[in-house]
Order: sequence, then C-alpha cells, then structure tokens
Amino acid sequence: MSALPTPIPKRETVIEVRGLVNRFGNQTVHDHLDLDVYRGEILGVVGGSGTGKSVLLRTIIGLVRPVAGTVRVFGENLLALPPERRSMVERRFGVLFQSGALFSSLTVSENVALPLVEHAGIPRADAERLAGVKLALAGLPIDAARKYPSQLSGGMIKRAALARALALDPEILFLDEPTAGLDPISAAAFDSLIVTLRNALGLTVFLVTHDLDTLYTTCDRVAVLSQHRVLAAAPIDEVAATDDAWVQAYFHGPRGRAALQSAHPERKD
Ligand SMILES: Nc1ncnc2c1ncn2[C@@H]1O[C@H](COP(=O)(O)OP(=O)(O)OP(=O)(O)O)[C@@H](O)[C@H]1O
Repeated sequence: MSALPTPIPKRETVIEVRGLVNRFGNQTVHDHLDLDVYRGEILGVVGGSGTGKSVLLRTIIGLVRPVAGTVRVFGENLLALPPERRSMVERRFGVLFQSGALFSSLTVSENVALPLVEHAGIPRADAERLAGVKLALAGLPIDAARKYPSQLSGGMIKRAALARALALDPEILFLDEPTAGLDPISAAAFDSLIVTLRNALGLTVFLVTHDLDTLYTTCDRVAVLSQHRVLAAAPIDEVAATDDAWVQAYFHGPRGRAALQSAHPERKD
C-alpha cells in the first residue's frame, strides 16, 4: 500500500501587495510591485539605497497612497475603510520607525502607555503598569521606565520603541532598519530578541534592513527590491543565488561572506 503524500500546509497571507505603483513627481519608486507576506514569518526586505523599502513599508501601513495597485493587510484595503474599521485593523500591527519616533517630552513608560490609553481606552495607571510588562518583554531594565528618551542609549531607544510597537499585542510587527546605528553586540542582541518574540508571540515580522547579519540570523525569507519591483522573495540561499549584479555584490562581497561565515561557520561557500 503506497503512503499518501503529506499535504504541504497552505501558508496564510497576511499582507498582499499587487501591482503597486508609487511615484513622486517624475520619479518612479515602485512599478507594478507584487509581494506576499505569510503569517508567522520574518521577512527581510533589502535593496540598494533609494529602492523604496521604507516607502513600501509606509504604503503597506497606509501612510502613502499609491498611484495604482492594491495593498491588503489581513484581507483589508486600509485606504478604503471607514476610520473606525481602519483603526481596528491598525491596532493589529505595531511599527518601529527608523528613528524610534518616541515623544521626547514623555518618559519611556508614558511613551509605551500612550497607545494603550489612546487606542484601547485603558486608564492611565493601568496602562503604565502594562507598559512595564512590554518594557520587560523588550528587554529593558525596570529603571528605564522613568527615563526620558534623551537619557537612553541608542540600543535602549530601539528597545523602548519596540515596547511601544508591542503595546497593543500586534500580530504584525513592522521594523524599519532596527539595528542601524547599533554596535554589533547590541545589534545581535536585538536580532535575537526579535526571533524570541516571534517564536513566543507568533508575530509576523516585516523587517527593512541593510544588515547582512540580521538577514542570516533572523529571516525566514528575504525580498530584494530592484528596478522598482521585488526581484526575488525566497529563503536567503535562494535569493543569494539570483543572477543579478546587486544581489551578487551584496551577498557575495566581503561583508556578505563574513555574515554567512559568522551565521554558519561550518559552511565553506
Ligand atoms: N514623501 C516623499 N516625497 C518625495 N520623494 C520621496 C518621498 N518619500 C520617499 N521619496 C523618495 O523615494 C525613494 C525611495 O525612498 P525610500 O526611503 O523608500 O528608500 P529606501 O530603499 O528605504 O532607502 P534607504 O535604504 O537609503 O533607507 C527615494 O529616492 C526618496 O527620496
């Protein structure tokens, strides 16, 4: 009796981008770009400077209205939703912008509590207690809660911004160059925190980065932006084998080889 083939589980698409066109004046940034992001994965988005990685992130979260194409998050087109339904979808994702974007006049604890008060209507004292839990999740010491952003190191600011992005228990986490500006040890610690949180909370992570170590150590798939589109979206080894000048220079240049060696010391390729 022959065994039945094991069915391949169907991946659930949580972000679907189709035919996306973005232009600023006469500059075309995206031209019929397609991309799927699957539930539970960490997707790294890479590409040369100015290829439109941040604009793609901002379009997906509804901050940029594209010239053409559709973006669906959890099956919903944010830009077509009435404000109340849009805000319900927005509560299901958290965003860590490149700068951290914390309010400088609020303490770390108040920054993290803000979305809980404003979007979830939680009383301030309870929100600050919950903020303490989120700060611990993001790996910040308890005394950081009372500090102002200007009193934190770069790595701590990223963690505080991460705690705020996690405030509303999101299903998707958007991270724009989270390790930029961090020393290698802090960057590696941040990478491993992202993997731990994904595993513990079942998050889907959309991660814009230039950091090859991050790609090798955290990402399930990597999407390469080139010539206004997604050139490839696949596990890193597949993407690194793509016949494209930028991909070859990026993954097989000295930094790419060093990152591969550091993540997989046993490999000789
Ligand atoms: N609001 C805007 N108005 C005009 N041009 C913009 C705007 N936002 C982005 N751009 C342009 O779109 C292009 C893509 O920008 P984007 O920030 O997405 O690039 P990126 O791939 O994230 O680059 P980097 O890796 O350098 O951060 C750039 O040329 C940028 O100048």
